[in-house]
Amino acid sequence: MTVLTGVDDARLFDGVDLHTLASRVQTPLYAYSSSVIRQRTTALQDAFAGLDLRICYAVKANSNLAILQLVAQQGVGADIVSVGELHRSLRAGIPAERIVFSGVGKTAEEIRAALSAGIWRFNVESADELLLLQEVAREEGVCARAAVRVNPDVDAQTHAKISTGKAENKFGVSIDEARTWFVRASRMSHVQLDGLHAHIGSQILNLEPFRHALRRVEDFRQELEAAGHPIHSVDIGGGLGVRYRAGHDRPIAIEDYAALVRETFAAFKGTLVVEPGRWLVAEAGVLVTRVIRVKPGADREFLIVDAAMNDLLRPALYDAWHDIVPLRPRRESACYDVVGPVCETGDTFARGRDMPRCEAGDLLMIGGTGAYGASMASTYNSRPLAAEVLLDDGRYAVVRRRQTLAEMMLGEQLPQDWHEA
Ligand SMILES: Cc1ncc(COP(=O)(O)O)c(C=O)c1O
Ligand SMILES: N[C@@H](CCCC[NH3+])C(=O)O
Repeated sequence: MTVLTGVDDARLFDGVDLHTLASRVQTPLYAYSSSVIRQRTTALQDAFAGLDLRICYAVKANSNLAILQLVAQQGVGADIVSVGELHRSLRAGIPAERIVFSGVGKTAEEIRAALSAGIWRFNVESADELLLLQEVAREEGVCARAAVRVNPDVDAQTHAKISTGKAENKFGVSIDEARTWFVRASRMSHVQLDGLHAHIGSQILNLEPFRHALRRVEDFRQELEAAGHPIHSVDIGGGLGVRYRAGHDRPIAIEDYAALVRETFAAFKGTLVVEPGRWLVAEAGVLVTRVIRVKPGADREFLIVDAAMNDLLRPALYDAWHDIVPLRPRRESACYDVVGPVCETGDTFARGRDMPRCEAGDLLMIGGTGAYGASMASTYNSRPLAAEVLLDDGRYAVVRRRQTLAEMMLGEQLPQDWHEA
């Protein structure tokens, strides 16, 4: 099956002319295609048809309320990692009973908020958190449903900074430790520990790490059931990679991933959960930016654009590749370092990139930026957050207007009341 991607047509994106859009909404701006997100969600649902499967979208990938509403309309739930994501999800209409809560640093306040909202389950990542969950649930007079996040000690073969399933990573607990929890939890009055969870990393382009990790989880599940601990849900996390570089990256076909899951969990009768983030939204987004000027350097030319690392951090943080396509490409080509205006050498979207020659005022789109783009943005260098626009078959709606300077400084104040401490 062909999945839609964002960068196949340099001008029309979900039927919207990006030139027209950029003349109406100030650049830099993020544009998201509703059609791509809907199509990806349906593709995932189709691939798993017939299974008892819940899709819990990883809110961190793109937490704009409009994106959350869009996935909610397709019956998708949420994987959250903070009370902020809980509030966003509920506000966008994701029912609490479709929300799972992951993360190594949940506080008592966050657990309380999630319990009172009535979320479906907690993916617990340490023994200390398990005890805290029992304590807070007891105070609240409710029973918390929980899964243990196991760390299967598998190399996801992805960037070291986004690998989460090796023993040295902070996430989850070893299977040996998890085994002891089931004995302990059977004596807990306010926690029902009946699930397993694993998430081994992100932007995974090879099925083998999934094969190993899922096998370990399923073997463990069978062992637990044999020992008298029923397991009602197995959450296999997210991590499916996408195509950032046309003609280069080869993402796992969704059908192959689904076939692996079916085969591995053929004996499991409970609910499976997946937590895709990037796969649903990355290729549904582009960052539209305007060339400010072309600057000759000692041994290269710099294409200075109006987006920067504060808008899109991935290249600076992970040396990530994103395709960069001029909206009206010229015939001659050139080689550029594509950089933003921020005062850091790391504020570089591409180094030595061969692309059509550009001039000041040209518009470019940076592809694959629907995930971990706006959601990781900051106001570094006092640059207001970029606008976000949702597209749908020739129409557009601004779903986050560009931050004003006043909004950027909101909450700050000059010292008036000094307190002794
Ligand atoms: C627990 C958990 N689930 C799901 C995801 C989503 O990952 P991805 O965007 O790679 O699908 C993440 C982020 O890596 C995560 O930490
Ligand atoms: N933020 C990362 C991925 C980490 C996913 C969250 N665990 C990225 O931009 O690729």
